Amino acid sequence: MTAIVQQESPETTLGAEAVTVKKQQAATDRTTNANPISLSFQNVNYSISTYDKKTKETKTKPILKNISGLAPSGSLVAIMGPTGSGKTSLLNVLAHRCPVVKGASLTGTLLVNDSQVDPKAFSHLTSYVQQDDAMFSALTVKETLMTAAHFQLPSAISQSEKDDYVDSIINELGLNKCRDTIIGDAKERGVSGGERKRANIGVELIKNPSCMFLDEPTSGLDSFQAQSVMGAMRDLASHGRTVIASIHQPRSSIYKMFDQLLLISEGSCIYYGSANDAVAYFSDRGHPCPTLYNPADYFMDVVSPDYRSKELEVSSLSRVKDLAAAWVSNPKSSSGGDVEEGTLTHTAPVGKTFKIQSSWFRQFQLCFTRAFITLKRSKIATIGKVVGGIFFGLVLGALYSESGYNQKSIQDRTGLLFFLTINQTFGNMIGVLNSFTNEKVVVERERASNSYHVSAFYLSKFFAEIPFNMLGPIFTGSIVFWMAGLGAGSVMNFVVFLLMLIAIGFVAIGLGMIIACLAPDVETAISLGPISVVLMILFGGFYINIESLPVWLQWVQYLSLMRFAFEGLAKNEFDAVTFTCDDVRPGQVCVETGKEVLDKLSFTMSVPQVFLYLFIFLCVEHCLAFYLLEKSKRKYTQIVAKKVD
Ligand SMILES: Nc1ncnc2c1ncn2[C@@H]1O[C@H](COP(=O)(O)OP(=O)(O)OP(=O)(O)O)[C@@H](O)[C@H]1O
Repeated sequence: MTAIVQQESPETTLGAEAVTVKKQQAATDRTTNANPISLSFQNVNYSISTYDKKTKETKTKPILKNISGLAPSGSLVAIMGPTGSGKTSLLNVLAHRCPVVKGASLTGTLLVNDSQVDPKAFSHLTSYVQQDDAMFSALTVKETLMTAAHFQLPSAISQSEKDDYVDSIINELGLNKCRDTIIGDAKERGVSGGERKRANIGVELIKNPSCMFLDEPTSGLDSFQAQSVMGAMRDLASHGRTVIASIHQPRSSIYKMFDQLLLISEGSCIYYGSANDAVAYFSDRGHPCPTLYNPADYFMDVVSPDYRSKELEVSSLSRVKDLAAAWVSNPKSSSGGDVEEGTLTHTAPVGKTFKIQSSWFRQFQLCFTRAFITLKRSKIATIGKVVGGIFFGLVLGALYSESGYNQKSIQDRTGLLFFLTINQTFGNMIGVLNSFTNEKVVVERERASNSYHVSAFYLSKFFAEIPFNMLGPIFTGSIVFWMAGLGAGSVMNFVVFLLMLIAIGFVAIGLGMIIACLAPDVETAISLGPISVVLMILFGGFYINIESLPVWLQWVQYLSLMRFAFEGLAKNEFDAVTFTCDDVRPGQVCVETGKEVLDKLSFTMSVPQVFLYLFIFLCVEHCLAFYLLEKSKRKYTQIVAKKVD
């Protein structure tokens, strides 16, 4: 292989200031590439183990079989193949992002500029545009790209330079028309599918990567949009970047943009080399591309297994097998197709250093602003909190307005207080389960490109949510307290009552965060949430007295938010009130004071003790949720690599 050309470190030839300026310019200069990247991969084999329920046997399923090739800097490499052929798997391997799967095996050689690299350093110089366009839905296209620019570009670059840089990407990707339109989601309409895809590519372009991986960048785009997106990728490659994209069926004008074509089927390489020479290669093997036919369409027809009938399946699979065998016996197959080694522009190996561009406080500020804008623009959710709060306040207030202070009112008051704890918990938790489970996908992507520390994201989210989550308890609490005549009408009791409702809401959010971190998707999170709340309700001290709990289940009460929230509200309500005995039935004992009610409920804690407990509960929960989020960072398998001499 070509020797690595060690370049003189720029720091040794330039002053520190000049180096900084040079680095800043390089960060936004898309016409040159300071870190050319050439990828070579040899004999890549990837398999997973599957369990056959019928035979009860574990089998090895090969996904990639002995794939080799070279992707020199400055080239646009297309990975083509039928659905399920292994394109995404190969792209993941090349991008050092092959997820850890139990029982999977990944072997071969993967070298970057002739060296093995630290995956983190590699991720710093590369971008990966995934098929799913995960972005914050409430932000506009410009805001989305600006936020990425703040995260990814050196902080020394001024706001106006970042602005100009983002504008240039918006222009290049044809996003001018929708620059101020929100990304949107299923609930709120935003940009079109094609614009969304291009915005996603724009986010990954921000860091001006030396190497870009794209998984199906043209899926969902019309042929004009597909052409413009791939045109942008072609330009990127022409300026010294390595661009590797998996693509289904490119139109002929897009096919002409490719430098290299890697065709795979059933996990085997069918062809790798110059896209121009592929037609001749297939023709030599008895598959001449008809005149005026798009070669990409023709190749896909030839290499796609056909499952329409048993006969077609057998013949198509045998054709694929023959073509795969023909490629293996081709001398170019082990040397990376017909890519000339001389065309590799080797430079020094990719460095081992990488760092997040902005300070922790800047990351916090950016995440906070984004979270706050998202919440502020979620008008339906905010209106829902206010209207829902007023509605529940009025309904409950009206229902309990005539309770008074007789014996029956004891049941009314305990019922109302317990209902309020349930209402606060559900309302706040469900909101988090919805929003946070979706946001996790974006966070995953942003963490993969080292945008920020997860602590900056987590804390900013928590603080941004505070004012919005106070709306519900303030409206419900203020109405129901006075209408139902709670707390003997004392202002002090009213303040404690409101604070307690707000505290319950925050603890419920923490619980929601834990479930959102554990659940793989929104549906699972939404079904797990109520189960945990129902369990907490059972141990809340209302349906069963806490002293009646079986000894071996006593400990569960300490995990129940309801149990302490209910005790706090009850203490605030009953501590200083007295009850009349006029509705006592013959033989019934009159409960004259609120203290007796508290005794019957086995509640002994004071209000400050309850607040302290809720505070501890809150801290423990958020620490746990943070830990789970931190640990949820996707782990990638690294190829078992040996340098080939
Ligand atoms: N973790 C996994 N567990 C089970 N099967 C897997 C796993 N990863 C990949 N596969 C299987 O490997 C094959 C190749 O998958 P891959 O996603 O790489 O194909 P693809 O060519 O990108 O498909 P598409 O064009 O539909 O996106 C598929 O049959 C897929 O089901």
